[in-house]
Order: sequence, then structure tokens, then C-alpha cells
Amino acid sequence: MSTSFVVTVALPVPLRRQFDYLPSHPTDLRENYPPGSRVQVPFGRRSLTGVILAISDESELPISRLKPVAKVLDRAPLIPSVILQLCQWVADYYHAPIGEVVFAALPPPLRTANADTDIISSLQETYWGATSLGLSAGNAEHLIKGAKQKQLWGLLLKRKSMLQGDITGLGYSLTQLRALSAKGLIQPHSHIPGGGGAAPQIIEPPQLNQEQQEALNRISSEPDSFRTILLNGVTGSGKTEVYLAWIALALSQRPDSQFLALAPEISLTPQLRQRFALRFGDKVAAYHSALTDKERMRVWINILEGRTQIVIGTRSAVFLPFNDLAGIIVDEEHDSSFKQQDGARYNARDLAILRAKEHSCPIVLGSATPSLESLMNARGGRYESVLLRQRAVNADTPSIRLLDIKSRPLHGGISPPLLEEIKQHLTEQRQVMLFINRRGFSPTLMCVECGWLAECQHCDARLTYHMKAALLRCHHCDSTYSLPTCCPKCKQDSLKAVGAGTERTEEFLETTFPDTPVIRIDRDTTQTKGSLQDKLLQIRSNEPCIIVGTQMLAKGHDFPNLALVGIINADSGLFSSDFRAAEKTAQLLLQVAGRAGRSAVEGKVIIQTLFPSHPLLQAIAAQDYNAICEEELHIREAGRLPPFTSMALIRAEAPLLEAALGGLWSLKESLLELLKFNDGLQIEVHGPFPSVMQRKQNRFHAILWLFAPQKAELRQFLKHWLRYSEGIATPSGFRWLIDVDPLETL
Ligand SMILES: Nc1ncnc2c1ncn2[C@@H]1O[C@H](COP(=O)(O)OP(=O)(O)OP(=O)(O)O)[C@@H](O)[C@H]1O
Ligand SMILES: [Zn+2]
Repeated sequence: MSTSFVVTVALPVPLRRQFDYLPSHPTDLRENYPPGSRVQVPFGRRSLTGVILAISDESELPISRLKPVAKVLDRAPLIPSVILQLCQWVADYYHAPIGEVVFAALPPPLRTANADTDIISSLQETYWGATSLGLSAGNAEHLIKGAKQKQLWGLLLKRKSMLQGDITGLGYSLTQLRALSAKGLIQPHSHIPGGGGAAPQIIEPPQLNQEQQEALNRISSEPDSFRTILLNGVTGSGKTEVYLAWIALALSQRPDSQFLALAPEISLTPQLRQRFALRFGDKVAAYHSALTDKERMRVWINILEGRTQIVIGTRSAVFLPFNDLAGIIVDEEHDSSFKQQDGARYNARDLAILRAKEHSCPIVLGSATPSLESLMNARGGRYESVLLRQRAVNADTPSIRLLDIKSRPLHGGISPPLLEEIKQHLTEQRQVMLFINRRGFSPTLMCVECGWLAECQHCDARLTYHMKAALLRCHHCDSTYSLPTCCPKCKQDSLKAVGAGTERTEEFLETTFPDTPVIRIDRDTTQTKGSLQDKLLQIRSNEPCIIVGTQMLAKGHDFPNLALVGIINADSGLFSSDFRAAEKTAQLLLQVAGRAGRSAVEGKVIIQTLFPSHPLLQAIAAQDYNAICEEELHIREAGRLPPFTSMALIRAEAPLLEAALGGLWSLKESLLELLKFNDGLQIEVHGPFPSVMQRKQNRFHAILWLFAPQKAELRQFLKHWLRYSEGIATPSGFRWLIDVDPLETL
């Protein structure tokens, strides 16, 4: 008997294809297999959860070879079609397996079969609160019989809204709740809070200054059409206030609409969420990987059902199931953390633009140091450009001084002149921030007698000495080693910790300033839940303190009493062979510098360097980001590098370097072969090269660079080539992937 239709499914397997199945029963209706619903299907000897992508009449395979779907898990489509389309686009543009993309877009509990739709109803916990009748009844006590019911009524009046479970937990019964409800005094509602915390107080917004007001006018001029606006405003110019004012205005026009604000790092979400919640209360939720699965699930469902209107999220929030999106904000748009570095290597900023297009809404890319890509797009007229030239409160940006540390003694990485400045600012009751881009006590442990260095056994990397944990750790593979008591090679008692990381600077400052709190913020001190928030709160008390932090603190944070920023060492990015090094260094240093002097206090920045006359540092000290970009763009254009060309990498790894390189040579040969048949294509293939860090976790890494004048050209070509790639013979253990628009290229 011939069957009526074919169900095409995305499965979480690393294969660039979709899979066809038959309906469970030949008599099943198409309506019972809506795209976006999850299904349970047989896959080889396993059973997998998949997502229906489409229903069609035929398959590329003979119908007789298709297996039936075991079970449809969701009665209604769980994933809206805009998200499925976005996933298809990602799979196509980044050459990623569609199944991996679709599953990465789902909150973890939905990725498995045991989470059937019941998980959603279980999340819809019931809340109880007074009705407007109940509130207006004033003293409703006379309507209520029984002391217990009266008590319950009093409680609900006071708390406004309470979870049913919490009410019954206090000893009240459902019958009592229903009795009050029958009198019309209270009602159930399924409000699900966005992720912890009591509903915050709402505060009055500040009056926007003229530049901000003009920016707002531009952004909000055509609310229902897709436009990309680059909000290029110096640090502290009040970009966040502009976002808030935009949302407030849009919500006054379309009260049910939704907004997405993407932040590059989890560490930035608490502050942003707080600022948004002070304006929009419990309309706001955060979404990032540090939430529990259940919390993520809640936010996901709340957005799907329109209860949560504003989300502050990291990368993966771009896949949230908004259906009435009125605007998107990408804060710190230049940040490379928007690029996913494993699985489907998408750039959330670029996907956000695509989403804005799908929803026909404006998107604002905000930064004090925009990426060269975005600046080029603004110049080419693809983005609108809006400038904020001045700080919102303190008219002046902080002064930046380059401090030559040649032949100066360093303690905890700090030179005497910087130490003097720290003292001075603390005396004036100010806060001080020291920026070091490495955690741990010292990046090197060496023997001063024989020159032995502590190195990782699995990577081409030195081990970092962590003093408090009393161990050595590899920051690339995370393996740990016990601390040697003497040099393992010459057996002498001559080991020395060389260089400073956050832990060492913290220790030095704690001994030097015993009466001042030293707050270290890095990955090691913010592991436990809530620890980062606690530290940020402590800083926000505005009491004098010294903050020691890594790039987690470099951008976005707004600490009003922070007057002095010291950059312990600015030199690591000056001589890198990465073609983006200058851009990245300028962005990082200007962002860190931008933390100083944001409110009434004057800001001062001291950059310690061995190369004070280096032209890039000179330009950074002059705070001329435009000049830096001008210069960089010339270099990129001359070198035919992005953003003047489109780039993709093939990254490979193998148990031996020869195998990694050899495999890439085979791939390159086949690429060149295919290019021969496509005369007109101007695609260049460079390499293979060993990666800067060749050996990582005992695997050797190498890369191939591909350049093309146009993105579309490169995408088409790679897509075409991938069809042949399965047949290419490569060494055993050789694995490879494509990285489109890479930000790490070495
Ligand atoms: N119009 C205004 N009136 C008063 N204060 C303002 C105004 N606009 C911004 N501020 C304050 O100025 C400070 C800097 O503003 P905000 O954090 O919005 O800047 P930003 O441009 O987002 O900064 P960055 O890019 O450096 O992270 C904040 O403390 C903010 O509350
Ligand atoms: Zn290692």
C-alpha cells in the first residue's frame, strides 16, 4: 500500500542532512505531524528525539526503505516556523548539520524524549492574587467566613501574588483558595517569573541629553520596518539609557510587543538585567547558560506564550521563540564572544540582524568601539549610523597615560608610580580597578638554576600556578598537576613563579592595603552561583575598594565611584600575527579605560607597557578609535583581508601533526580541483598551516584559509564542494570542520 506522506526530521547527529520517516500509521493525518513538533524515531539501533522540519509527498530514498515515526511528542508545534527558518539559514550559511543547529536552539530539557509536553504544563505553576473586585472591595472581611480564610485573604492582599505551592505549603487548602475565588475576591493566573528575585521597584528614567534624544528619535522613527542602526557612542555616553528609552517608547505604542537585548558575556547580564528591571519590572528575564535547565525552560515558554517581553541574553538567546518582536539590541556588538566557538559556529550578532529582518523590526548595534565589519557596513550605507560623541554625565572621557615600566621594579605586576596613584585615589575615597588578562598567581613556574619550565603534558602550553588551590593548571585543557616541591629536573630548591596573574596582584594589594577591600573578579572567583552578583553589589555600594579583574570586567560595567583604571600589561596584543590583533587590542584597552570616571568623578587611566612609543598604544592614549580603524582598514584592504573579503577556515585536528597537515593537503587538492572547473571564481586557498598552538589535548591542529571577494560566492562554492568531500581519503583520526567568518584565525 502506498503511503500518503513523508515526514522530514532533523536529528542531533553530526551529519549535514535531514532524515525521512513515514507516519506511525498509514491512516495518520498530516495535521498530526506539524513542522516544529518533536518526534521519537528509530535511528540505527538507537531511538532519537528529532524535530519535524517538513511534510512532503516524496523522499529521495525509496519509500520502502523508510521507517515509521515511533511517536509524536508534541501535539502542537513547539518551535515556531521563524526559528526553524533561522536554523535552516544557519545550517546553510555556516555549513553546519541542521540537526545540531536545531537542537542547540532548544533549551536542554526539550532535547530529550522524556521531556514531553507535560514538562511545559508542569512549569505553568498557578499563581493566586486579588482580583480588581477584591482590591476595590476594601474591607472584604465581612464577605469571608472562617478565620483561616480571613488570614489567607490578608496574606494575598499583602503579597499581591503567590505561587499555589507556596500557599499550600503554609498550610492553606485548595478548598479555601477556591472559596475565596468563588466570591470573586481572588483569581488564579499562570504568570511564571522570569528567573528569580522579587519584582523590583520601578524608577523614573533620567532626562535624555540632546545627543541621546536625537539618537532615540532616529532609532524610533520607523518602528515597523527592518533597519540596522549602528549606535556608535563613546564609553559612558549613555547608550544603555537610549536602549531603555527606545523600549519604553515602543511599549507605549505596542504594549504587548517583545524585545531582545544580547550581551556578549554572562558576567554582563546581571547588571543589564537590573537596569532593565528597574525600568520594566517583571517583564524582563535573563537567558544564558548559567541558568538551570528549568529556569531556561521557563523563560523559553514564557517568551513563546508572550508573557515575558524583554530578554537580556547571551548568544543562544537569538534562538528564543519570540513571536512579536519589536526590536533587538546587540550591546558591545564588536565583541568576539558573539561568535560561537564550537558546534555550529554562528555569530549571534549576524543572526540577530537576520531575525530583525524576519520580524520587520529595527535592530540597534551598540558599541564605543565598533567592529571594522560594522563600520564598513555603515559606510556602505547598509547600516544607519548614529553617534554619541560625549559622555552623559562627565563631559570628558578619562585621561590615558602610557607608563614605561622598563627597568622599574614590579610588585604583583604593579610599578611604583601606579602604586602611588592607587594610594592617592584611595585616600580620596575612590574606587580603583586593575586589569590583568590572566588569572592564577603566575603564568609561569620555572627553575632559576636549570631553566626547567612547568609545561602541560597534553598541550604546547605552560602551566599556570594557582597559589590558593596549590596546584598547576593548564588553561587550555584544564588538566591539573600537583605542585613540585623542588625542580623536577635538577632537584634543587630553585623554583620561581614568574610574572603576575590576578591572584598575585590581589595578594600584593591585600598586604599593601590591609584596610581596603580587594575584590578579585575572574573565572576562579565567580564559579559559585551568586558570587559574581555579590561582588558587583559590593562595588556598587561605592565604598573605596580595589577591583582586580580579567576581561570579564573590561566592558559594559558602570561603577560610578571608579576613578582610576590601571592596565597591568598592555603588550600581549602588540606583536601578534593575528591580523585582527590591532583591532582587538584597541577595543579591549579603550573599553577597560572607559570604566573610569563615568559619573561625577574624574577618570584616570594608566597603561603599563614596555613599548610606550608603539604607534597603536599612542593612538589608544589619544583615544582616537577612528584613526585606528582608518589605518587598519587600509591594511586590510591592501592585504585583501576581511572586511574587504569573505573568509572561511577549514580547521583540522589529528593525533599527529603530519596527519593534520596531510589531511588538509588532500582537502586543498580537491578544492583546487573543483576550482579548475569554475574558472570565474576568485577563491583563494592558503595553507595548510599548523595552528599557533599546535598541540592541544594531545591532538594536533592545523588550518586552511579560504578567501573570496563575496560571501555568497564562497558559500555556494563550499556547499558544492561539500557534496564531494565525503569521498576524499584522509589520514586516520583526522577530523575537520568549516568555520565561516572566523574571528580566531590562527
Ligand atoms: N541622560 C542622562 N542623565 C543622567 N545620567 C545619565 C544619562 N544617560 C546616562 N546616564 C548615566 O551615565 C552612566 C553611563 O551611561 P551608560 O551606562 O548608559 O553608558 P554606555 O554608553 O552604555 O556605556 P559603555 O558603552 O561604556 O558600557 C550611567 O551611570 C547612566 O546612568
Ligand atoms: Zn593542557
